[in-house]
Amino acid sequence: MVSAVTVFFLALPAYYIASSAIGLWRNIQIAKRSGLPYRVIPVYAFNPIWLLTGRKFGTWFVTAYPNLWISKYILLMVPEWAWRYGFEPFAEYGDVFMTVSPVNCHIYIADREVITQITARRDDFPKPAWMYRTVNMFGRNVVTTEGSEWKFHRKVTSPSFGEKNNALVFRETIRQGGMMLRKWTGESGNAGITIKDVLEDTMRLSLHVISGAGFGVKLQWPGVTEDGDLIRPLSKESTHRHTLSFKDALAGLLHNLLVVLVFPKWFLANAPFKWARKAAEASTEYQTYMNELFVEKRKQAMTGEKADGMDIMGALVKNSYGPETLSDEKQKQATTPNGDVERQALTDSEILGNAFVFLLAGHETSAGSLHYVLILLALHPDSQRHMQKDIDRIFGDRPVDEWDYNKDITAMQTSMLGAVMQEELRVVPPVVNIPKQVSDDSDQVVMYQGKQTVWPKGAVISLSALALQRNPKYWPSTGPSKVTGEDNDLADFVPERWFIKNNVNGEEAGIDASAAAAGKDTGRLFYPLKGSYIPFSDGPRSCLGKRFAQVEIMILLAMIFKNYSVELAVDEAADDEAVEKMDDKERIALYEQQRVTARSTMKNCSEIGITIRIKNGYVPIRLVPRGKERFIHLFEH
Ligand code: HEM
Repeated sequence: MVSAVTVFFLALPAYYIASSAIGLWRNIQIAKRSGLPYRVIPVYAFNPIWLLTGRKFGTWFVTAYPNLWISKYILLMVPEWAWRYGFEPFAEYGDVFMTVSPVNCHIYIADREVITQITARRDDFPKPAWMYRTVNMFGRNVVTTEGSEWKFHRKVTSPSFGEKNNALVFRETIRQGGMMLRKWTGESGNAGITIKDVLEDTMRLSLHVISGAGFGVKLQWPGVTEDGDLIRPLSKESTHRHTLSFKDALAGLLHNLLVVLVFPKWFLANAPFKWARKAAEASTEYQTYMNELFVEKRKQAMTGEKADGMDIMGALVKNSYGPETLSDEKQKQATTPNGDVERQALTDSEILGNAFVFLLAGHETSAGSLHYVLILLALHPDSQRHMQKDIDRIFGDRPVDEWDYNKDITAMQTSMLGAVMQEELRVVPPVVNIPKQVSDDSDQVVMYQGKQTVWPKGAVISLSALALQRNPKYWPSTGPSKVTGEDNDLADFVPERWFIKNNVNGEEAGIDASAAAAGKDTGRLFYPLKGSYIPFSDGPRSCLGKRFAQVEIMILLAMIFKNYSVELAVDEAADDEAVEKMDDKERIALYEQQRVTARSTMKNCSEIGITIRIKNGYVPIRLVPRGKERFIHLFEH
């Protein structure tokens, strides 16, 4: 006789297949009603079981058999498709299209007018709350809330990001950049050191900048200064004996965010696995540090003492502990019957929640951009040279300590420094797909190509930043691609594009060659049409740290390229002695081969999490004193 257990295990897949088929049929009907082009896929790209079991196979299959009919379907099931294929699927299906799976309808957008509607209608197209669960772990905050609750968080947190505080970001980046350069170029400053863990260092740098400029916690670099990674409490009153530095506690926590969210801390702390115990330690240490900082800031708020810097946490604490203290209970009472929250102050957990998201949002995005931009510049020697000429023009012989935010920033952002930064964010926007959803309350009408389309309630939306920023309707090309031979170069890193006179309205295009070849301040760079350039999103929920990040990236580029060039490291193909003996032709061939490898690593090893980053490989680089380059001078035109 067939046992009940056997029946159960036979019925389970049957039930799964039947419910998937019904779900798919229902979603196809919804897609038909919407009026949008759609593609049916058998499995949702973010289905957790698929992510664990099929993602790698899917990626391999579409790479190995790109022309098979089935690859078209599998392609849209690979979460990295947006990065690997850029604008291609949009060229085929349209600037807005839907994927329909058994689980849901997911709308991808690379149309600027539609994007402008979505970002402006905040209540109709909120953020999908389920995606942000991990980010809420220390308290509700400006990134994860919606409606009037978000408005209040935004109002309280925005003042720290005023123009006057950008000067602090400028100074702290110079301090931290100096320490990173010392690590990268050695004590003598002669460089010649191969840097494999570029991302680890740019992560440290951007974390130190947000800690220092944003929270007044000034951190040092281990191996560079005597008290690097010092382990000490952040409050004079704390007697806690820390086992990790602030940076290691935060980095350890961020690395294990999901684990810490899913398992209780006592369980992790007593687990037989070292990684689990480390995750618990990092989480406890981070929380202790933040509580210490909180105590210090509360003391300052109550005594009216003024802290240095942007003091993000200080501003939040002051709002709650300045004139009058409100407990969590009183805050809740401030909620109106219809759910709107009439707020006067943030609760303690919200202060800690906001502090956490600023540390999180403020470092991973900038670190990734710095990482990619260095590789892209190593791949594009001409652009590197153009940028160095502009750096010389702006800063002359002035030492770094004399660089000045108010005096230098405008020239920086209208020069190749600004163009390089903008172009990197165009070709590799850290948030490749900005997540939104159609409100759960009702379907929404959206105008697309002059027609009304009906977007089903609850549907997931991706503002496809990467594809949008390569859409030939909005972006000028400087000519055929020098990398792939395609008709346009919109998938390539070409900072000189930002000196093209505005041509997107059909006017004649033309590069301001003299400006692109450096030496001239153009007053402003190419000005993208509204909704066509969204690395920092757009509308009322756009990035609060946009200026912070821009200042950080530009100043760091200026510091590095003032005295150094960046080259791909070739150690794995030839050691220094072998390179020394090579003639120009051999060097060109070797570097060309490294360029191919670097491009392939970027394409195939980048993974999309909260942000995009090279995860399953690395591209080693070297800083070389200007004038002592081994390769890139051979590629100059
Ligand atoms: C290159 C660097 C950066 C990029 C590309 C970037 C990009 C973005 C994007 C696309 C969003 C919208 C996300 C969404 O709607 O889901 C966002 C939001 C946000 N970013 Fe950034 N960001 C960067 C740096 C920073 C920095 C340095 C900070 C703070 C120091 C920061 C703080 C925030 C905050 C608080 C929000 C939420 C705003 C709100 O919902 O009202 N970001 N960022």
